[in-house]
Amino acid sequence: MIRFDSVTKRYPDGTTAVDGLSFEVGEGELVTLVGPSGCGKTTTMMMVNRLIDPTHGRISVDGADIAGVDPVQLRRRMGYVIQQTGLFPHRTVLDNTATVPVLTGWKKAKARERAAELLDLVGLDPGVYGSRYPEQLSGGQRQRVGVARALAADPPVLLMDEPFGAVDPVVRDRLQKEFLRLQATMHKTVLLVTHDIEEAIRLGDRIAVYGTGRIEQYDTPASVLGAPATPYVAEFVGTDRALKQLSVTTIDRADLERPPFARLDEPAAEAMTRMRTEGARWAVVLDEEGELHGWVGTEELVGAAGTVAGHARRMEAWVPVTGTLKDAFSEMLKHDAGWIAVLDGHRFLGVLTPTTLHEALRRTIGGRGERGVRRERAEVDSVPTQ
Ligand SMILES: Nc1ncnc2c1ncn2[C@@H]1O[C@H](COP(=O)(O)OP(=O)(O)OP(=O)(O)O)[C@@H](O)[C@H]1O
Repeated sequence: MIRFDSVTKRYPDGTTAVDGLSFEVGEGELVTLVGPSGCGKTTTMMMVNRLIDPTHGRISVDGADIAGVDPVQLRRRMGYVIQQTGLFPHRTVLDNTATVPVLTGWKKAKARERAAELLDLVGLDPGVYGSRYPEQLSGGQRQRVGVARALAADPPVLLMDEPFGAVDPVVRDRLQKEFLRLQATMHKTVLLVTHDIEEAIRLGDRIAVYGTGRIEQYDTPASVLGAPATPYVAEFVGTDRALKQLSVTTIDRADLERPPFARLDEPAAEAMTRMRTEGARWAVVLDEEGELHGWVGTEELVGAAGTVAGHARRMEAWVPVTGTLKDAFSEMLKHDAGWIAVLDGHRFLGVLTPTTLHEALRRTIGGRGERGVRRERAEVDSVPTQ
């Protein structure tokens, strides 16, 4: 979709901002460009919409060399979001958002209708915010308008330069989450510049880690963290890369343990005898469909009448199987639990324990550590608390 072939940019004063850059961004891919200040990220991005032209090399979009494309036409296919948002101060939020459709010849009413839809999409009620001016918005709201405006003409490409840079960490976290949710439905081809490795990891399908004027590593977040290509990249991603890895490693079904279980409709006395025979102090409670109902300890079942259903406790600590190891770990901490359940929809798949989490993490760091010996039963010494 976007391809750089040996691209060099030398400014008139002799500064080489990027030097022999070659990489490719696939259609629908979100690529983050990350690196320290002055390493050439913004220059790279501005060459894509021809705000800057390269000194040498070729950049193509959809196979066509952009040197031969009229910059105005080119920019209509590319939404552009910058940190300062670049909103027009004397235009309302609605008119700011409608800018590009109006420029491309849409009727004003239709463009405003589209703008209202987009404001809604980025979480701003057009009825409340549409008639305001940029200075009447918070920083986070302005950033949202910036994103809405960039999306207004539905361009296939989005160029984003520190789009969430000017807001506090809490707002940034929310904007990043919302943007990921949008991207999951939009599938735009996105180039996003950031100097924040956490943001690059969280948002990027792939990350380009810049040294000075060149890319040191171009790979998935998991590979950049798990196997940094150079000592520079290792230092840039930080000594806590193992922790960062948690947020990009998804749960592997093979890591799950199968703890003892009791059926919901099983007589309580029967379940207790069976659990005691197995040496279990607790069991997960499943219904006949294999869905998780909760958990029960042997103490609750001593002398208990009726079925297990009447004695099961709610399970608070669980994660979907689509979650990351970080999700699993933080749920475990939140509920002070020795293990957490992993569900596929409502279906119970197994549990993760600190031991299995640790094994999974070790395996992802530099490929060290083999999958641990599977145990039949979870080794746990505490259960989720309410
Ligand atoms: N117009 C210009 N003339 C001369 N040098 C420039 C010009 N614009 C940028 N540079 C230089 O080119 C290099 C790369 O700048 P660029 O803005 O691309 O870096 P960056 O990685 O985006 O930095 P930051 O994170 O600070 O925005 C820097 O050394 C910068 O000083």
